[in-house]
Amino acid sequence: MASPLTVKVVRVRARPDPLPLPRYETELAAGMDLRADIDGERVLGPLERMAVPTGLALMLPAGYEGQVRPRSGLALRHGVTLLNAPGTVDADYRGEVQVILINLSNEPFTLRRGDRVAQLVVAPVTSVELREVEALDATSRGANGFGSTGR
Ligand SMILES: O=c1ccn([C@H]2C[C@H](O)[C@@H](COP(=O)(O)OP(=O)(O)OP(=O)(O)O)O2)c(=O)[nH]1
Repeated sequence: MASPLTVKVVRVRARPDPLPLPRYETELAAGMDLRADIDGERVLGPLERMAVPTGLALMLPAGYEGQVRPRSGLALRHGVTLLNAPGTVDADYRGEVQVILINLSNEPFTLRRGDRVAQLVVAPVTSVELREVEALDATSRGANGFGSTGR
């Protein structure tokens, strides 16, 4: 396997009890879990949303993005997911990575310090340049979409 890409990371606030850095939990895992860097605990009521701090800022290499994705277990067990999934972390972003959690269940959900709330997948980005033209090449689909093939 190719050697992993190095991504610099800083902790944005000093803590007496720092959380472990995200890591791949299995050999071929695509995502590293992000933890809630909150004090104590916080209850998210039904349909309540919150930007959960991770305590981390990243320096992704040019040509890559960070995708902040939901964790399936949290979604299935508690109805808690990400409102903006997948969140996009730009390579030039130097602020704290945050996780926009929403509780879609009808029960309150208690979030505790260090809980794994999302996963970060680092992926290559294709950069394009838009060129305005008069017309586009024809295709058999044309402008049909939104379920057109099922009709
Ligand atoms: O789930 C997310 C999504 C984004 N971000 C950070 C990194 C990203 O680079 C920045 C901006 O995100 P985005 O482009 O999605 O937000 P926007 O609302 O379009 O804001 P901006 O105008 O700053 O681009 O916020 C996160 O920490 N978590």
